[in-house]
Amino acid sequence: MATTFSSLPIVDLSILSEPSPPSHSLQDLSRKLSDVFSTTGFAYLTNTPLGFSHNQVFALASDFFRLDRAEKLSVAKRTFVGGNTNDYRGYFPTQPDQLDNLKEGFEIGSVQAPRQRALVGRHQQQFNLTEPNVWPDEYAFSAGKEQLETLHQELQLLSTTLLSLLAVALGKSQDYFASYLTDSLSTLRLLHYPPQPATSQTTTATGPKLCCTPHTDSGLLTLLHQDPSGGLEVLNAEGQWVAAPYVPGSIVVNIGDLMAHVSGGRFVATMHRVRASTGSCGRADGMGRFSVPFFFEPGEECVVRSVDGGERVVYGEYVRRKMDTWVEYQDVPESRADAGAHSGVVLEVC
Ligand SMILES: O=C(O)CCC(=O)C(=O)O
Ligand SMILES: [Fe+2]
Repeated sequence: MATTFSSLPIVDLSILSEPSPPSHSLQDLSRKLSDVFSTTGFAYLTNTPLGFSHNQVFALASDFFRLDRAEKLSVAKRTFVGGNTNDYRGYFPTQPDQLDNLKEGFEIGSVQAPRQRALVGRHQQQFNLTEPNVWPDEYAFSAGKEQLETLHQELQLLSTTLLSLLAVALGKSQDYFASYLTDSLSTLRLLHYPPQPATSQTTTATGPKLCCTPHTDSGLLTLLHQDPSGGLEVLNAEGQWVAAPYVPGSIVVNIGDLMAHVSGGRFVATMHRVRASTGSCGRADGMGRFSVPFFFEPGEECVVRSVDGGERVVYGEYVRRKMDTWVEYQDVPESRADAGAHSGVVLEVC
């Protein structure tokens, strides 16, 4: 569990932009990351070696979510539009009955879809984790496609560097986790939380109104771009929700369940949630809130094991087990197959 904290630490990554960073500086960074991941499990990263500014990232999100509903539904997951063929990549619409998880999203994997492996049994009928990305009509979204793929690549590279620093912190060689990333299934997700009406209550009997319910992330690391709207909160050891507002120029990083396992429990996957923005809170353009998490994940066939040894877990099986509990990925009954976006499927996407 995370320790007691009242704000998130900041980790400066400027050293990573130097052509040949001195090894003692990399060791310092490795120790710093290890410290924050074993206490808060969450941090702000500043001076990241990314080619995209925040404005550019959120322009991509805005361009996507402003597309016509029909255009977005043309790339919706099959759960939502029965005639589509994509299950794992693509768009998911807001679910009006999911009041604490009111969000729409669009997900892509790496530019080159990982090699497909033969699917067996029940999964053959279900979802293919290595399916290629789907894109709205090229004309409507051509520049966006290229830029999102580049952003995915850059975030994969940065996450890989962080992972090698963590390997060293765990007493392993810096390339210890290299094999994990063969055919990596990392996902870049654009998220849009529409504004809630000004009249809607900011708190309920059970706490504040949320647009993303408390959860831990399931992969290795998450790198999150959040816009200045605020709302992200992180749970400390005393059970207090600590606000993690936007720090200009930063991205947020956090440990996922898998990395907590791999680290033998040294690093913590910390619970987090997002408060809903109501009325004039949220983006100045009235769109509510955008965020862009990048979920850094191993390949489907990667055998994941704690650095202390113990149980071996095949990543693809781990993900499928998780997905079996996400209603978004349950079998679509015949009667609902053509019902489209208002099928009433309960969506659990955090
Ligand atoms: O929107 C955010 O700030 C957080 C989103 C998140 O935690 C997630 O998608 O796992
Ligand atoms: Fe999350």
